[in-house]
Parts: sequence; C-alpha cells; structure tokens
Amino acid sequence: MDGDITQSQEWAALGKHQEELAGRHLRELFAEDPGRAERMTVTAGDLYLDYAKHRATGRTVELLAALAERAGLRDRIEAMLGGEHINVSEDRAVLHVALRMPREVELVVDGQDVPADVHAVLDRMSAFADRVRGKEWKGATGKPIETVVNIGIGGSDLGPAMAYEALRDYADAGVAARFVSNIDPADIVGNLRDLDPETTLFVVSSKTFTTLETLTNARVARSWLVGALGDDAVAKHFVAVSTNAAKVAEFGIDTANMFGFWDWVGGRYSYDGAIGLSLMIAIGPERFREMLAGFRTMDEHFRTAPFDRNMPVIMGMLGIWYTDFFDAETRAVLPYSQRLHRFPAYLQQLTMESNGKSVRADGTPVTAQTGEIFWGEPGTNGQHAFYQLLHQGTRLVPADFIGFAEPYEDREGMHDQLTANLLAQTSALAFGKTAEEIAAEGTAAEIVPHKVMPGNRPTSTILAPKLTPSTLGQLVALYEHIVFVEGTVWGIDSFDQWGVELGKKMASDLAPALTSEEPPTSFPDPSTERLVRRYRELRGRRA
Ligand SMILES: O=P(O)(O)OC[C@H]1O[C@H](O)[C@H](O)[C@@H](O)[C@@H]1O
Repeated sequence: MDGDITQSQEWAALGKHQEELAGRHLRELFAEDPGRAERMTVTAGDLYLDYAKHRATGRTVELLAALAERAGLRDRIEAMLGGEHINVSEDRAVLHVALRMPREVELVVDGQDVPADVHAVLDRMSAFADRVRGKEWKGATGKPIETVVNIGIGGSDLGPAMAYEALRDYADAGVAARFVSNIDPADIVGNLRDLDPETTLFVVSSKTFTTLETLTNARVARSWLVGALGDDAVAKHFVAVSTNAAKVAEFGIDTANMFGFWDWVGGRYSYDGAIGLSLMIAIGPERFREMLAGFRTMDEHFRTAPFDRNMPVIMGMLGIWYTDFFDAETRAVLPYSQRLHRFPAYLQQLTMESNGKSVRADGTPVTAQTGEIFWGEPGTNGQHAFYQLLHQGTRLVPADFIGFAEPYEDREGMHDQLTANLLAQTSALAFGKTAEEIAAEGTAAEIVPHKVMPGNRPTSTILAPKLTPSTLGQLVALYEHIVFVEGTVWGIDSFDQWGVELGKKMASDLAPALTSEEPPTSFPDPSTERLVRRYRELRGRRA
C-alpha cells in the first residue's frame, strides 16, 4: 500500500487482538480448542507445516491475512512475476523466480526473453558439468578434475556452499566441492594446502566481478596454479560465473568459459542459476533440475494458494506478528539435520540483507521494526548449547524447527532419536512444566522455581519426507517468499543492500594506512586512529 501501513485499520485490529492474546498461554489455547492442532497446518509440495504452537488463533490468521491484503501482497507478487522494476532504488526487475521457470513460459522483460536466456545458461552449465563429471574436461596435464573450488562471497558463496553441504550425499561423480570466501588468508591457504593443482578447477563466482575478497582470492589461486603448471594452465583450471563479461576477460578468464546471469537476480537469490555451478558439477545436472522443480513447486503454491492456506504468507505474517506486535528481536532456525548446518548462515544473508532497512521504498522512514534477526544451529547440538535460554530465559524467541522423516543413511535408529528430540523440544517450549507438576515429583520447595518451565514459547515445525534436491529447493523458495511477504508489509525494498557499501569504501581507504611504511596521516575517527597505530606497532611499522 502507499503510505504508512501502521496507520491502517488492519494494523490497529492486530494491535487490539494482541492485547487479548498477550496474557493467554498456549496451554489454554489448546485446552479450549484441541482441534487447532489439525486446523493450524498447511501443506505445500512435500513440506508440511504445523503452526499450532504459535501464540495465535484462527482469528489471528484472519487478521494477518487481511493485513497482507491491505499491504497489496497479491498485486506485488504479480508485479514481481511480471518483471516490474520493484527494486526501486536500483531500478531493476526482481526475477529470481525466473531462474526456475519452465522453458515454455513466455516472459519478455525489458526486451529480454527471460526463460530462453535462463535455459540457454542452464544448458551450457549442464554440458560443462557433464564434461567435468564424465572426466572429459581435463586439466592442463591431462588429468580429470577431482575438486572444484568456488571462490565467491555473500550470495556468490553462501547459496552453493549451503546447498552442497545439504546435498553432498548426492555428489556421485567423485568431484568434491570447496568454498573459499574470506579475505582472511587462512581461508584460501587452508583450502589449497592439500589440493593438487593438476586436478583442481576454480569457479570464480561474482555477480559484479569487482568484489575485493573474491578477486584477491582468485589472484592467489591463479598464482598457486601458475606456479605449479605455468601460465597456459589457467584456461583449463579457471571458469567464471558473473554478469560482467568485461571484468571476467580483464582478469584473464576466457569468456567462452563464463556462465552468465543478469542484474535482475540479486546475489542472495542466485544459487539456483549459474552461481550454483559448483553444486551442479558435484551433484549433476539432473539433480540440479530436480532442485529447480522443487523451487517451482513452492513458487506455484505461493502464487496460487489463498493467504490463509499459503505457507510463505503464514510464516511471513507470523514473523510480522512477533516482530511488530510482540517485540521479538530474533527468529531461531533449528534444522534437525546435520546436512543443513549452513542453512541458518544462508538465511542470515537472505533475510537480513533483504529486510534490514529503515526507510520504505519511497524513502520515508519506517514506523515499525523491520528485519528479523535470524540465527541458529542444527539440533540436537543447539539443545546442548543455547536452548536453556529458549526454555527459561526472559526473551521471546520464535523458532522454526525443520525435520525430515527419512535419513539418507541410518545407524542404530539414530534418525528416530533425532526426530524425537525435535518433537520433545517444541512440545516442551509450548507447554512447559508448572511449579505444581514439579513439586508433585517430590522436588524440594526451594528448587522448584529453578525447574519451572514457563512454556508459551512459539514454534513452527516443518516436516518433509527426506532432504533431497527437490525438498531443499522447496525450503529455500519458502524462505525467499517469507522475506518477500515481510518486505511487502513493511513497504521496503528487499532487493537492494546499500548498507554494506560504506564499510567497503572505508576499508579500501584505510588499507594504505595499515600497509605503508610511512607514518599514517588520516583517520576516520580518534578511536580508529588509536587502533591503526596499535596495529602498526604490533606489525613493527612506524605508528
Ligand atoms: O557476487 P558479488 O558481486 O561478488 O557480490 C558478493 C556479495 O557482496 C556484496 O557486498 C553484497 O552485500 C552481497 O549481496 C553480494 O552477494
């Protein structure tokens, strides 16, 4: 909607409703209405969502759906799918959904036949991945590739790294992937240490091909390779993924070995396109396309399901509910899957870079909190670390639990133990344990308060049959659309990231002061000045 959504009737109605619900416990809500367990569920593709353990009722969902309508969510979904320039601050279309559209779809945006271009790249990626996997693509000395090293950062790292970890059981061609991102030399040095240049392929991934970290790591990798195999080896050991052919050529990578994408794909929304090349090489084009089909399943659901039966809408609006009406600061994401150990990190960029904004799309300041802080670790590890705070701390931390019915491989019933833990945690968080119950177990009176489990701590549970390429695609698309729903209600541009620019600029301004042998002359502020001087002393330079 235009203007300030917090001034709308729908917002006010939710505020009033919150006052009614704030004093209610999930124990009461379930006692009054046991049927909510059945009703407060949604299925989308292979994903089953139970949201009964939320501080919400059917009425809450109605009011949240009304707010989504008021925010113009329906039109905005169509605007995104139609290629309108909804990324206003960069005047760009937002078309990551096109990365998984079928070939036959007709969509011409700004004169570009989008599905045709998407599939042309996918076909080239597939052909290349097949050559590497089939040992036809050989290194400079005639040996096949055994390790692909993706060099990228942010969206050019987190997506493929997360997905490779998630799907590594499907890596069936004997080609492993590694990911180097940080400007910290420890990253590239540690990763190259045990690699053989003759069997290593570097995929330099950068939308802009100007990112300092990536270009620096790529130069280090190139020196390492050239040192071992000579200049001519670069063509067989370096390929690029980028939107910037000129910069790729300037770096010395043949653009015949470049896989492209477009400015209408945000970095954090890009791993289902060419940025996923390292993943595709590891798991194969067929599995990669299964993953795209999974994305598409969720896209279709998001586009067509009524809001009160729409998984991304419900989860996104619950995010609004807790952020803006219960003052929750964070959302935990707790996958009961070791393979998803990078999923929270991936979601941090997806959600926080998208929705960490203080002005609306029209430049006016927001009047509500925006941007949930995402964090998390896989269960059960988290249980033995930070769940204490979730259970008995003073903060409200809504959490998404994610589990799978079937493991890729099991030993001694471990997978059922894993799931039992997931279910036990969400139940304990919701219902807790009262002082009476604890006293009745014979606990000494002075210990009782320490053992009380307050409960009333909201969780979503997402259950899927198995972590496969398809279910991973469904999960990622789910969170992409959750971000979209929230961003729409907040009225912000979820597709720019101006806030990361200043730090980059300042780092490049500061670098000479750290590296020069001359005393430094200019500093941004007195605290930084002292730190620069201290650093230089420690490095043995004139401070
Ligand atoms: O892919 P690149 O152009 O190298 O960008 C890599 C990353 O860096 C930037 O600073 C942005 O904050 C990210 O959104 C982006 O994914």
